[in-house]
Amino acid sequence: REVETSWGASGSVGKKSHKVCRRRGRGGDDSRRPGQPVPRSCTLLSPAAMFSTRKTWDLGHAPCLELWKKDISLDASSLDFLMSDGEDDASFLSLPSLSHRPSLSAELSETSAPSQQLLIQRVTWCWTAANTLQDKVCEFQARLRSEEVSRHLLLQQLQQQSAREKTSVREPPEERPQPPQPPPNGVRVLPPGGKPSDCSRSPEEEQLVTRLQRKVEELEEKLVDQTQEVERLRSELGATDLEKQLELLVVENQRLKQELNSCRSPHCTHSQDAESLRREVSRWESQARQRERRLAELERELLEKSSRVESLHRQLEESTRQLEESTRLQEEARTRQQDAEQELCVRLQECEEELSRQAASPPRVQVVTQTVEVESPESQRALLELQKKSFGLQEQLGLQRALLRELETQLHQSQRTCAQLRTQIMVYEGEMERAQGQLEVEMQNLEEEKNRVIEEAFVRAESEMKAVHENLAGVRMNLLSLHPALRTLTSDYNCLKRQVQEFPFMLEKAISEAKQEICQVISDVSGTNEELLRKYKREMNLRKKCHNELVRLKGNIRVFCRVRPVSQEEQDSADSKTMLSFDSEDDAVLYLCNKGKTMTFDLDKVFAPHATQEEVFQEVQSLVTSCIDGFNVCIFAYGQTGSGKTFTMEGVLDNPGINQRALRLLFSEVTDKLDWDYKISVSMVEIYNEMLRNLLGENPSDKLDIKLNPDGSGQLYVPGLTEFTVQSPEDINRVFELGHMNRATACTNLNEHSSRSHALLIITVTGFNIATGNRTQGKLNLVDLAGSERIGKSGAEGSRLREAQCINKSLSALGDVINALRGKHSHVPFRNSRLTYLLQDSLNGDSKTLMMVQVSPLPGNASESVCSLKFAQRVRSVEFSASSSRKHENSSTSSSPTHDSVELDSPPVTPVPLPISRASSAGSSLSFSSSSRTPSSRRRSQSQLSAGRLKMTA
Ligand SMILES: Nc1ncnc2c1ncn2[C@@H]1O[C@H](COP(=O)(O)OP(=O)(O)OP(=O)(O)O)[C@@H](O)[C@H]1O
Repeated sequence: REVETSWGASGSVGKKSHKVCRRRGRGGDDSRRPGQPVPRSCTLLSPAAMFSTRKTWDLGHAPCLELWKKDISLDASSLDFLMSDGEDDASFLSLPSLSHRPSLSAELSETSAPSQQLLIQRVTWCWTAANTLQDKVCEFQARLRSEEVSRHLLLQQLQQQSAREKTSVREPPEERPQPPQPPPNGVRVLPPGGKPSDCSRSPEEEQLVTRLQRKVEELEEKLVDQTQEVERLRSELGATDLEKQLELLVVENQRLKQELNSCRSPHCTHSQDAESLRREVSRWESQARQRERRLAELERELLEKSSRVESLHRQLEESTRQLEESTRLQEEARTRQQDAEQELCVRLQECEEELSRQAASPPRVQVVTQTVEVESPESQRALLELQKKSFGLQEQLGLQRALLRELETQLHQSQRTCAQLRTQIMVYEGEMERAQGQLEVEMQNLEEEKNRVIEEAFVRAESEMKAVHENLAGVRMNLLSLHPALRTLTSDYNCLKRQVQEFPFMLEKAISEAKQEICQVISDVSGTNEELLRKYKREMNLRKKCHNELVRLKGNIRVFCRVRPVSQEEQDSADSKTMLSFDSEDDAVLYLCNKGKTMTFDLDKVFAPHATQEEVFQEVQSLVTSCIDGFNVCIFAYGQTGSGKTFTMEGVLDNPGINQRALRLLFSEVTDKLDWDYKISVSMVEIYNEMLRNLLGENPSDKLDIKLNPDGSGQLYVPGLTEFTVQSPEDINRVFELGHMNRATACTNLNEHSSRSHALLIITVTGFNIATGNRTQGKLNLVDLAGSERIGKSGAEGSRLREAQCINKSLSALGDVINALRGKHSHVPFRNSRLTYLLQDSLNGDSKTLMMVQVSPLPGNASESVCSLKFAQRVRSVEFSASSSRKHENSSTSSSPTHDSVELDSPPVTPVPLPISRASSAGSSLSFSSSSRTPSSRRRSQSQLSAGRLKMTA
């Protein structure tokens, strides 16, 4: 009830009331003694009472709600007040109950911007938190009260028991005085004098009483301890939770304030609307002020005009007064004049009468005069006097007449002036009337205008007010319609909040599941990958093995022969009949008919004249691609001048040869391999008269040198040699264009020069396997050798002879190297020429070599063709000498011409057969047997291959 009273009294602070109750309760605990009547305070409220109090809180007391409404519906500053730090507890704990929240929200929504809905949500949340807090506090208090009540009952029982015991140990109660009733607080009250009243008790009684008192004291101490313990527990539990809740609420309060500030910020749309409305109102106010000023001016003008009219009136009155004065003066003058006239008239009359009298008496006068004249001088004097008098009177009359005329003139003037003044007055009056009329009209106009303006302003203000009201109504409608949405949103928010709260666990669960799945998949994939990688490696090794085996079966050095077609000019000449024929069943046999003698040459492949560049390349491309696998490959075209070496290697513009095709093939091959990272670099070198020229360099006439790599790898390198990295097919075209151009600028006659120099295209393929980390490096040397015609036949001299000697030297050095390699000599004379020195790493060890022998089909070139073919066959025979015999048996050239024998057939200047002869003399291995390869030779080659694989690195 006290709580309710406090609600009713202040309408605020449920918590305050609660605090008061608690404080009182505590005070009661402190001051109360056991046995004292329970004071009527909150401390004694039973749990049921506390719950009923809480119920009152939950329902929300009307004053509190009103206060809330009042506070909320004012403005943002009210919200500030609500959320200010000073009254946090009270503000939050006095929030309305949940049952009032919708109306609160609605009001708040009406009075505040829709953007403050979030604020409402926050407030609602705070309210919920406050309710929870209240619940906890109430529960705790109820518990506390119940404990206190039970304790109090216990004390009462103890006191009653003690009293009963005391009563029982005394003498008959009726004989003894009534013992003092124990005070309600359980403390014994001493009788006056400070001595115990039961001094006559027996020692047993005294002991019993003392014991009981001690017991009571012990119980009191226990009670105090328990009370303290309860206080401590309450402060620890309740207060701590309360503080935590309060901290949370303070934080929430801060956040709400920030949101409110953000709502108040100039970026808020409602603030902008309000600002625009304020501007509109101020504009109208300024207009109204202007109108008022205008009205004041008009009134001032009216006053001025009125004052002017008044002054005119005054002037008129003055004029009237003057006129009256002048009239009066005139009247007076007239009167005076009339008087003077009358007097004059009288005098005149008198004079006339006198005169007439005198005239009437002329005879007498005459008589008198005569008499005077005649009669006496007195009469004459009298006459003279009379005459003087008459003159005087006449003068006076003349004066009077002049005065009269003057007065008449004045009178006329006065009358004129008066008439003028009257006229002027009339004019003034007319003017005044006109001015007054104008003034009235103007005043009327102004009044009308004022009324009109006021009316207009009023109408406009009304319409604007109406519009504002409509807007307001619309906003209210919106707010009303938004209210359910707000509720939905709130519920959504709560739902989402719950989801968000649950989200981390769900997420964690999902992540762990996903992790497990991913781990599973990764392990599966890695297993599959490993399996695939293993298979891939196995397949790659198998492919390489097969490829190698294929190449090995074909021979590490292979010899192809290409017969060029007869040109148009040669067809026209008499000597156009071909001396070469082919075996339709064996494309590795070539027949040469010379001087009636047919020679058979066994080679690895013979290309007839009609063979296309594409077909030729088909046969060599396996060699080219083995370069990608890290093998060194050398393809060189050998033959006499004009036999088609350049055509085969370089080709023509629209029909490229091996060089371009090989480079393009390598490029496309390495581009297709996804798990490998390849780099293709290209160099072009020309060897002319044992001099090395850099065909891709800036200055191709510079001479290069071949040196041993200083890194100790034993590799050779050419310092200053330009290397182009090919990254696109366009780069390939550019490389060939540049090489061709440099070769053309280095000599005056390209064709002439080209037949006298060796052209080398050096392609280096470096690979890195991303998956396995393996690295490979292969080199492809594509060599267009100089022509091998005999000097004697060509009749070379001087520089030509030197060129021919250089060519012979290099070609014979090439033969020597091949011979030594196949004979497994301890020393291979690579350094005997620049050509072999440069090709060292491509002719060595496990390298693969293809010799393309170019021959002319014309009988005129028979001896050069025979020489070339014999050289080719011996080279091939060297390779297969250990295991092949078939070809040897079939060959009609089993005792095929050596260099010497060729020399027998042809002039002794044939350049090449030297190595062959040395090869022949090298030992038994150099037989010309060409049997098919035996398994043993294949095994040997295989082991040789595995042992000699150079570039593969783990
Ligand atoms: N297979 C072929 N098909 C068509 N024409 C060819 C063929 N082989 C060679 N020729 C033509 O024969 C001529 C001589 O060829 P090429 O210049 O290639 O000979 P070469 O051996 O390189 O001469 P040199 O040693 O002087 O450089 C060229 O005009 C070339 O076009």
